[in-house]
Parts: sequence; C-alpha cells; structure tokens
Amino acid sequence: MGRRAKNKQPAPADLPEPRQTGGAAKQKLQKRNVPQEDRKSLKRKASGPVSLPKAVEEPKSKAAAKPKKAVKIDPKPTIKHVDTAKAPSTLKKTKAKTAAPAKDSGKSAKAKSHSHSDDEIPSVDDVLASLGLPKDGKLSERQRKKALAEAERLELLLKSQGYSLDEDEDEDEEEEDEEDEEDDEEEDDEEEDDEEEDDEEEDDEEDDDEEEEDDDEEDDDEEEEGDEDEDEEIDDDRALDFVDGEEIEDEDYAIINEEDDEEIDSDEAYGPGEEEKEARVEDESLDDEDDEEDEDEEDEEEDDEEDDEEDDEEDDEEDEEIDEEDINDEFDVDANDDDLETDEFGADDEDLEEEGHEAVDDSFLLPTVEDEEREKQAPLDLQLVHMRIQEIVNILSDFQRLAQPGRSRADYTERLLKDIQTYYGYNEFLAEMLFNLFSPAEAIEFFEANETPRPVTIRVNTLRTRRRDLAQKLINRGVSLEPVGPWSKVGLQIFESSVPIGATPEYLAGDYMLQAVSSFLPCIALAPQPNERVLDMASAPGGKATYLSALMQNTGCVFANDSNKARIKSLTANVHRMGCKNVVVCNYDGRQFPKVIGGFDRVLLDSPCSGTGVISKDPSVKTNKSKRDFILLSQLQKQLILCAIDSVSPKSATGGYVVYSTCSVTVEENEEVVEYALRKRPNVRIVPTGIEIGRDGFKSFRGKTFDERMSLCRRIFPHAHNLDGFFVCKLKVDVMPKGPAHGSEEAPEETVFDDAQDEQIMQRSRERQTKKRRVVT
Ligand SMILES: C[S@@+](CC[C@H](N)C(=O)[O-])C[C@H]1O[C@@H](n2cnc3c(N)ncnc32)[C@H](O)[C@@H]1O
Repeated sequence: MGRRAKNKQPAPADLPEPRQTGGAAKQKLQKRNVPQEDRKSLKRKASGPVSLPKAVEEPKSKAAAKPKKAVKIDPKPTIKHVDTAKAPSTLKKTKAKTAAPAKDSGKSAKAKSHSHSDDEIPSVDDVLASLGLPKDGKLSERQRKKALAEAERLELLLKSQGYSLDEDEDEDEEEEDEEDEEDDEEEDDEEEDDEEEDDEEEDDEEDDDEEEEDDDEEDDDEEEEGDEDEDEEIDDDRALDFVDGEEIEDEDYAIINEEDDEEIDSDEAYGPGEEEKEARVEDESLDDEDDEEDEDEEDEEEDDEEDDEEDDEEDDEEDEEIDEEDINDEFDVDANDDDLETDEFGADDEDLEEEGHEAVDDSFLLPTVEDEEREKQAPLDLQLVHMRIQEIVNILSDFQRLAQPGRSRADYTERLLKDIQTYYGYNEFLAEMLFNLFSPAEAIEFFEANETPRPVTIRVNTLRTRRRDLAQKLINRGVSLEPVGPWSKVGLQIFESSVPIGATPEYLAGDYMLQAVSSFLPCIALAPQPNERVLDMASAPGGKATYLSALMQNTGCVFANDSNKARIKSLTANVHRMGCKNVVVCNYDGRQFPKVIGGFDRVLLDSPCSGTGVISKDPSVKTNKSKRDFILLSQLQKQLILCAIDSVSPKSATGGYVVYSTCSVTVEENEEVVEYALRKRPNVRIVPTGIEIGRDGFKSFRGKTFDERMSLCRRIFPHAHNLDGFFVCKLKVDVMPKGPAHGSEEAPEETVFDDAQDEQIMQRSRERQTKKRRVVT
C-alpha cells in the first residue's frame, strides 16, 4: 500500500458493543451502518461449520482472503494419484490406519463414502451428490459454502495422502458445469435475462478493476516523492524505545474495523471511490462473480438482497456527481439520529452447531511422537498445519464428545499452540500468552485478525477546519471516505485515495492527523476541559496530545512529555503543524513527575507497552517480545501509573482524573497494572470511561481476582472491533484519606516505590536514558 491509502475494509465499529464477553459471533450488528452485502456475508459466517473457525474459514476482508500462508481452495478439485511414499502424512485418520489405499482415508464420513482410484475421477455432480447437494448446479449460498468447505477438506486430505490436483482436468469440469448452466438457462428465460444483465455488469466491473490497476501503477510513480517524506517521519519514529508499541499507530494511519461487521448505509459513503467500495464489498463477501450466477432461484431472500445491490450499483453509476448538500448534511449528522437496528449472530448458533457437527471428523487423531518427528523432517506443510488447527479447535469446543480416548485437553492444547507458532509465526511465550486470553476458537480469530491490516483513518483537526469541509476538499482530490461512526465527530475512514494521504496540502496544513481510531479513545475518556492543566506523560509523536489540545480548544495548557529525545522531534513537528498553541513539549522520564511539575487537573498515561494490540502494523512483535520484556514493561508501567496518579491534584475543581491506556491486550500490562495502582493508592477508584465501544475489562483472570470495577475499563480487540487492540482505564483521584497509613491529604512530593526491585529497575533505566542522551547529543 505504501503511503497511499487503499483500504478496502469495512468501516469501523460505530455501534456500542454489548457489554458481554463471548465470541464475536454473538456480537450485535448495526444494520444501519453495514452494507447489505457485508451483513449477508456475516450471516453466512455465523452459520458456517463450527469446525472451521470463522476468521480462518471466511476471512473478513480481501487482505485476509489472501493471507501469505493461506490455502488456495479450488472449488472443483480433480484427482490424480501420485507416489504416496513421497507425501508426508501427519494428519492421521483411524481409517487410514487400516487400509493402505488413499481412497479409504476420507476425512469426513461423506468424503469416505467416495473413494477414488486412478481411473475414477469424480465429477462435481458426484461430489455434490455425496454431500446431499442438488446436481443441477443451483446451490443456495449455504449449500455452496458447504460444498466449498468439503472440497477444501477433501483437497487437503488427498494431498496428505499423496494425490495431486490437476488443473487441466479442473478446466474440463468447469466446461461441463458451464454446459449445465447453459441448459438451465435455456429452460428459464427469465433467469437467462437476469444472468445476461449480471454478465454485463461483471464485465463492466472487470474493466473498472483493470483501469484501477493501471491508474494505480501510474500514481505510484507520482507518489514516490511524497511517500519518501512520510516514510522518513515514520522511520524516525520507529527507531525508538523498544517499549513503544504505538508510534506506528499514529504514523501508520491505522484503524479499523471489520467488525462489527457493520456497515455503512450506502447513503453514507461519499466520494469518487463509490464503485471501489462496491468492489470492496464484493471482495469481502465470499461470493465470486461466477457464484452469483449460480444463485438459487428459490432462495428468495438472497435474490432480493442481490436485486437491492444491483439497484444500488445502478444508482451509484447515475450519481457520479456528488451532491455537496448531501455531504454537508451527512457530516452534520448528530450521533443520536441513528436508527440502530441490531442483529444477533446468536440466532444462527444452532445451525452453526449442527453444521459443525456434520462436518466434524471424529476420527481425527493427534500426531504421535513418531508422526511429529516425520513431520519435522519433511518440508513444512502449512496447509496441514492450518487444517490441524481447525480440527483441534473443533475438538476443544466439544471435548467430551470429540476427543480421542486417552488424550487430554492439555495434549490438544499443546499441539494447537505449536501449530499456532508455526502457522502465524509467534514465539512460544507470546503465542501462549495471547492464546490464554480467549477461548481456542476466538484465539484463532484474534491471530487471524492480526494478519489483516486495519482500515486507514484520520482525525480532523478542529483547531483548523470542520469535518465536512475537510471531507469535501479530500473528495475533490479523489479520496473516498466516510465518517468512522456516530461516536466520533472527528474521525474519517479512508477507503481509497488517488493521492498520498500523508502528503496532501491539507495534511501539511495540519487539517488532520493520520491516526488510528483506537487512539482517539483515551482522549475521549480523559475528556479535558477548556482552561485546564493537563499532562500527557508519554506523548510522542503527539497523536493524542494534539487531540487533547483541540478538545481544549487551544486554551489552558497541555504538557506533552516524552522520555525519548528522537521522538520529541516528531512530537514538536506535529504540535506546530496542527496549530496547537496551548502545548508545552518536554523531555523527561515520566517517573520524574510530579517532581518536575505536578498539580494537574488531568493526566494521560498512554503507556509504553508491548504493542500486542497492533501486531497487524508491527508483526515483529510476534517474535521479539520475551518474558523478560513483559516483566520489565510491567514494572515500568506500574511505576509510571503511580507517578501519573501523584501528578494529579485531587483538589482540582474540574478534574482529578488519570487515564491509563496501552495498545496491548495482555492482562499483565493492563488490569494487573491498574490493580497495583489501586493497591498502592487507596485514594483512587476506577470510573466509567464514557467510551461506547469495546468489551469490559477482566474482573478475574487465570486465578487472579481484580477490583470489581475493573469491568468499567474498556478492552478493544482487532478481531471483535476491527480496531487496533487497546485498553483504556479512567481513574478518579480523591483526596488521600487521613489515617495512620496515609496521614496526609497531599499527594507525596516525590513518588516512592517501596519495592527494592522497582528501584533497581528504575536505576538501570535512568542509566540507559543517560547513555542514549549522550549518544544523541
Ligand atoms: C505508546 S507511545 C505514546 C504515543 C502517544 N501517546 C501518541 O498518541 O502519539 C509510548 C511513548 O512512551 C515513551 N516512553 C517510554 N518510556 C518512557 C518513560 N519512562 N517516560 C516517558 N515516556 C516514555 C516512548 O518514547 C513512546 O513515545
């Protein structure tokens, strides 16, 4: 993507997620903001087989649909026998043990019922029949999905048994299918008409795509200069303290959401990228164009939806010129005027179970030690690993019924963790740490989401412009965009742009910041008031500090501090560019507050962290974070949070708040840090953040119990919200209660870390900082 925004993701979540934990499949959707096609595809996801984790089976975006390591699924594989001795086979089946020929080693009962020798090449009809599907080529969407899933399984199985899939024969079958289709078409004139129309539209779309690609190539050259500038800034930021996981967030324009799977009313999309958006929606649905032709006539609901889409496309073509008034109206829309309709994924849960069990292969066996050894020797087979992940997740979801006798949950989990490391590329420690946050199925969704970039978003700088004015200017430059959601009046999601978003005149003039939506949240939670004194303790490169400045309408004072001198440069540059006149930039170790200056009305501690919430932007996190890093980080975070608390004036007339946030999802860096602060500072309590999205913070985790009000904290997850992973906690600092233990109403002049270990770590860090400064100066 380079610096050019090419974002084909669905819009960020704009619906408050119900405060409940549980799989994404149970989250509510907001119909109003979800394009119809996306909604449709979501429903399909919810009704997919249990055995195929949603995110893996049905990637939610084009990017996810083509993961580096994804299995290419041929919907109509044909089979050719090859030398089985050469094929590694670690996916072991009970049946395979008894009969040597691959034909008896089918994975599912259905697959088993269809054995194939060298001479027996099954037609698609045979396969369909074996699956109980109609032979006339007219499949409902669900049936088609099922067929595809079975085909994938069959393909993988056959591969593991030494078969190869021959593309030539595949083409023959396609021809056969086409002939069948033609027959069907003759029988039904009406259908034929429809299909002709479809064909024309598809051709148009294909042409459009080709033109787009050409344009892209041309534009790439033109953009090079701007890209270089921006890259410079970003590199600068990345060459930073290991503890910082977020510089990328702000510079890399991140944002979000797949989530909620909600979509944007077609009326809400603006700009010349409308067609592209349609294409985006089509990419995300699992249908390809051919599949649309195969839509089952009897499936009235889906046909209706398709008709609607066709109408929309026609409308879009007609409405090439954007009505400025409409745009202005849209950008004036008040958050409250949204009719939020929700849709429960839950409704499909039953189907999901049923279908999952149908697809379950209860003969899956964990590899033995010998199998594992053999697998180690053989070339890495990611398809095999991927398939085993799905099998194990499925078994863990119904362990009593599906587990192999004599095998424990731990056996399966151990294998699964190894496979996660192999397939997604995490180190052992991090794979386990992240895995433990979720159910096995949801963990896979999380890992999968980390393979997909989040949407590009910008924050409008209200010190310089209004959102609708900026939107209009960018639209005129060929940018396709829309508001991020009703909960933010300053966020815009960029879908497509013919100019580099980080180098437009508006960007250079400070009209906006490239900023992930998640990183709006701590500022919204802090809610600084005009004329207050606010400290942003770890602020470079200034995404949040400049937002705080804007929220305070350039009044009062924001102390934007960061311990990293190199990052101070980009912080200062952003402060100037964004026209923030109420910001003082300073360069201290945060732990020197409040000694340097205290008595703030509010303090934001957007803490240095591991960055496990932004792995899609910085995949190096997968391998470069060790147990030791987490220990050190957690210590630093605990020290910083105490300093943040002690820098707030409990007597502030308007404030007295601290917001602690990280772009990490681990409990060690979040709930545990807050719990530590509550223990050390009894004058502090957790209060609501005022953020409408996200899940509750954990009240307990793996045997540890946290403060009851920890649920008021917000947790944002990439797979659930299509936003960067984030944690936000708001604390109210009260006057210290009088008593033998505390004695004083005032915050201590110098924060005391009563832990000898803390002191040692601080000392080491100070020395490192001093060394770094020496190198820089
Ligand atoms: C997550 S980033 C902050 C991003 C910033 N809030 C923004 O919105 O642009 C964490 C920052 O903490 C800084 N940092 C690391 N250790 C620090 C310390 N001991 N005191 C102050 N800042 C520190 C890093 O240099 C990094 O810029």
